[in-house]
Amino acid sequence: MSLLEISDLDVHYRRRVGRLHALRGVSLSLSPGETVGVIGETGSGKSTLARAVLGLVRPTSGRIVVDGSDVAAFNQRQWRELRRRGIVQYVFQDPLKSLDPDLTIAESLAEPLRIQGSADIHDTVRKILSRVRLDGSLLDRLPGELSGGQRQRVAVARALITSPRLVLLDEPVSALDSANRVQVLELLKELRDAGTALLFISHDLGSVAGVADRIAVLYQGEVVEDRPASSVINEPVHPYTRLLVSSAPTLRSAAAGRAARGELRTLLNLEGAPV
Ligand SMILES: Nc1ncnc2c1ncn2[C@@H]1O[C@H](COP(=O)(O)OP(=O)(O)OP(=O)(O)O)[C@@H](O)[C@H]1O
Repeated sequence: MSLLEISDLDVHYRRRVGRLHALRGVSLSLSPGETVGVIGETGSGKSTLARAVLGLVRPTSGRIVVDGSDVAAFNQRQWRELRRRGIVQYVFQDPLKSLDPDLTIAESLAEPLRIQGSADIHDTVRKILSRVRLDGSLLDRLPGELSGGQRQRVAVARALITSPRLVLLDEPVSALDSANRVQVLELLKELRDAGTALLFISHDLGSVAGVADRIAVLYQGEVVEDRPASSVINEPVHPYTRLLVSSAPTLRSAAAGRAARGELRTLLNLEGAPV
């Protein structure tokens, strides 16, 4: 059975004038222990998808089944209960949004354990800290007293501390410098190898490519490809995916030349837009 099954999901946002159709008929599934990357350009609906799975945006239609429960129409109480069970955890791009600025790192890490009523909080906090390779001396500090890379590792530690079966990552390395990015990506690979299912959302194909088993490509609110990562990278089908692959310098095996990129940009109406 799938751990996450998204079927025919539509999300509209109400605007001052009219509505915006942010997701159109999105279907995506994730098996236990699987890592699925979702990539797409800015505005393609990536964060909307993450927010819908976390119950922060209400879908217009469609189903989101998490571990057997259809959560699309859950009320606040049902969401609180699902979070308390710790099946799904999340890490956002900005760790300051996942961490309470007024709680020390020790308090932030202990909080989910306390909600679950676990024993051995002190021991579990110490263990998780060493798993994300952070020093115990950071425990008494506030998030604002850590570097960006340290903060993101604390956010990953907090997401993992209840041993969730699914972790949703929305641009987890985008705000990090390259050294910290590599370290956090290594950490995500370790999680994947330890059997945690990851939904890894990013605009950067290069970051996702080394971690994901499968890659889904979102383009203007629709999933235009959903295949094994190696096949998306080596045989991209949709013009947007071909443009992404040809623009990622470390994925040159399937790269198109400059002329082909020009053609793809014209096809996608992206003249002048950075990719
Ligand atoms: N609260 C909102 N109200 C109205 N429109 C919104 C809202 N949130 C997002 N949108 C719009 O929905 C579309 C999808 O936004 P979303 O944030 O999901 O894209 P994204 O792929 O995550 O982009 P980025 O990579 O820039 O974060 C965009 O056109 C955006 O302007």
